[in-house]
Amino acid sequence: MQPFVSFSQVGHTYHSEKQSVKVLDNVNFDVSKHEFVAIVGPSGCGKSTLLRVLSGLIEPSEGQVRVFGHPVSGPREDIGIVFQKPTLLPWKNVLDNVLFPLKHKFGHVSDKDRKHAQSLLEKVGLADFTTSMPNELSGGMQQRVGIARALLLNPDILIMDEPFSALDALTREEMGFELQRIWMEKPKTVLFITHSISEAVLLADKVLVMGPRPSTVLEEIQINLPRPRTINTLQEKTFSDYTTKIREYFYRPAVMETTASADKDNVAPLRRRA
Ligand SMILES: Nc1ncnc2c1ncn2[C@@H]1O[C@H](COP(=O)(O)OP(=O)(O)OP(=O)(O)O)[C@@H](O)[C@H]1O
Repeated sequence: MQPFVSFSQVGHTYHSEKQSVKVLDNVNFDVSKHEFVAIVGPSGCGKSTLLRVLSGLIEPSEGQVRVFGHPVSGPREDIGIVFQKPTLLPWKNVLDNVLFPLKHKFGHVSDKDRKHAQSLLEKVGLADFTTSMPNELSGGMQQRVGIARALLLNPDILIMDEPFSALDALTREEMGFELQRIWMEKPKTVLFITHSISEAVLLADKVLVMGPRPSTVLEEIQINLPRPRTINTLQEKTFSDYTTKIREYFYRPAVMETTASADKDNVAPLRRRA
């Protein structure tokens, strides 16, 4: 079957007056329709660049990205993006923030659009907050608004760039399960960047492990855990086998042995298995 998204020998170099930085090198991977793919890698390795290339915001220096067989040649409208911070308009209420992309695109919104936005807010658990202002919401609630807004135009692909990293640990975990529920109700093709290895394994069908800059995909790991994954999944041996396997890419063996109880969930800055 034809892949929904395919990266073929993609490389990218940023050029500035002072220097050129090669960020991506020979990146190859495929994503199936409705697959949930998590991307982990050291800070600054080029994960966001990868997703900017997919969304057509930048053209890769080498290679090609295809969505359902068609080369990406400019900004795509069928992609919804959720960033680390939801950047809501502070003077608009929750419903109007969700409707903003539509208003911006067509200049007006219909009653049907309003109903659709309301149903998305229900889906993300904000049915009672449609008239609230952003400053009346917690960080997790604001990010839920960001997710509803990204889903408004019913995109085929949802790009999520560290969407939960600004949240506290408990809210972050809760939002992960919420995202899984939303995705299972109405599957989308998701590319999800995270620095949390357990978040990646908990949510994804496939984890792409990226190396240091110039970055390439070191391994694609299929996550064969039944859904829905729950809090109990985190205790399963198969789950920890996956997280250990991924962690080994970023920590030397001695570090693996001495960090049994330390905060070892986040991808280490620029280390890789020797
Ligand atoms: N517009 C740009 N011009 C020049 N260099 C850039 C530009 N955008 C990113 N870079 C550089 O490219 C590299 C990769 O950046 P990118 O944001 O893709 O990495 P990342 O893996 O998403 O990082 P992080 O995990 O820290 O968010 C970094 O060294 C960054 O400084």
